[in-house]
Amino acid sequence: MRKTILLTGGAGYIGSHTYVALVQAGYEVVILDNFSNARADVPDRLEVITGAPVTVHRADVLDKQAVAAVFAAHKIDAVVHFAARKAVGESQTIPLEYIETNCTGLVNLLMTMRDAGVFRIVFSSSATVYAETEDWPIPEEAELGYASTYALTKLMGEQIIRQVAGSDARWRHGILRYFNPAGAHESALIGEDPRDIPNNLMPYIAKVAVGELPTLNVFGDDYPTPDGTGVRDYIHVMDLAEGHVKSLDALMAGAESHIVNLGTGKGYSVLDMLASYSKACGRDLPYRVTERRAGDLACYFGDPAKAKALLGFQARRDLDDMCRSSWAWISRRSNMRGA
Ligand SMILES: NC(=O)c1ccc[n+]([C@@H]2O[C@H](COP(=O)([O-])OP(=O)(O)OC[C@H]3O[C@@H](n4cnc5c(N)ncnc54)[C@H](O)[C@@H]3O)[C@@H](O)[C@H]2O)c1
Ligand SMILES: O=c1ccn([C@@H]2O[C@H](COP(=O)(O)OP(=O)(O)O[C@H]3O[C@H](CO)[C@H](O)[C@H](O)[C@H]3O)[C@@H](O)[C@H]2O)c(=O)[nH]1
Repeated sequence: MRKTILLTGGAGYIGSHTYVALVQAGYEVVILDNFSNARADVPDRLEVITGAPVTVHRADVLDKQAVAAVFAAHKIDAVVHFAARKAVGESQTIPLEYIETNCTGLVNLLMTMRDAGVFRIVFSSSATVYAETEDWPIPEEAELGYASTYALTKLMGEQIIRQVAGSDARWRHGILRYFNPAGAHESALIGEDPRDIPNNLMPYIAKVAVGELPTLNVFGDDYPTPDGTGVRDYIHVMDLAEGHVKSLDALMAGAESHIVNLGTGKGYSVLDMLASYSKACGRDLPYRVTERRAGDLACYFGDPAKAKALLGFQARRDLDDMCRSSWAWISRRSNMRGA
């Protein structure tokens, strides 16, 4: 019997890629998304990629009745929970909205799961839950902390799930702490598609590559890193998606709850990314070095050993794969808009 997975936020960037990986792994998948940060045509594109109809419920995780109706309509076996607000800067200006969506939304979901007798959840956490450190690679046991309301909501999400799990032995959770997701599906039909000027490096470079932004601002070249620019653990979004499948497979097979990093364990600098993207798009992309961005760390990358040992997960794709797939996606998207 195929297992049915509820994928909240399944029309978003990581959720849509995880949809593809779950379907390919043989799961039946039901998407719940309010499309607050997703394009309306994503389900059609998922249908083209997977060659099968997509089941979508346009609903808000804050609407308990609507969430319960989805559980009533399908026999859900487990949940992969992506639906959240994710902009760090915005979380500082509208903290209550972030706490509401990310924490109250999670509580609604857990209550509905409990009432429906569903006790397996894979949760999108983030490397942002680690306290600032200069001790890399960062293992899961590292000290935790938060520097933004967004990070607080992810830390609270982890704690809520663990606390609830402690009350009833039937609960099993996979808490996945992502490092920096990048790239797109090889079909170039889905990918990251920010509506505003992006804060993150890869979507910003992508917009420079298609000519929507004039030049990349490199935030500082005097960090204590090999080329002076910031170093991060970029992970291909399809590797990340496959990490969710591994976590879910483990929970469905009766494994214990786990908290793991999903990263590559390798660091790439801003200039590495720029060089790789320039190669992918076939021209040297313009950049200028500006002031450091407030709050940025020089270097940040995770220890992937626990995900490998517990789940057999290892990222397979490298920075060139991330840049090539991002370019294929963004150039196609931009041509379609121009058409
Ligand atoms: N992208 C990153 O760098 C990153 C890093 C670490 C963790 N995460 C986490 O991964 C998850 C997915 O991130 P993403 O990059 O795909 O973001 P995204 O914004 O592309 O996807 C989130 C999806 O959730 C939906 N959504 C938002 N609020 C909702 C609500 N109240 N009810 C129903 N649906 C709602 C949005 O429409 C969107 O489709 C989030 O939980 C995010 O915090 C992201
Ligand atoms: O226009 C830009 C954007 C970024 N950078 C640099 O590129 C690197 C990566 O920056 P991102 O904003 O893409 O990623 P961060 O690692 O800084 O932040 C991300 O990862 C964090 C945890 O690692 C949090 O989860 C946060 O929400 C998420 O955006 C940093 O050195 C940054 O200074 C630039 O030089 N120019």
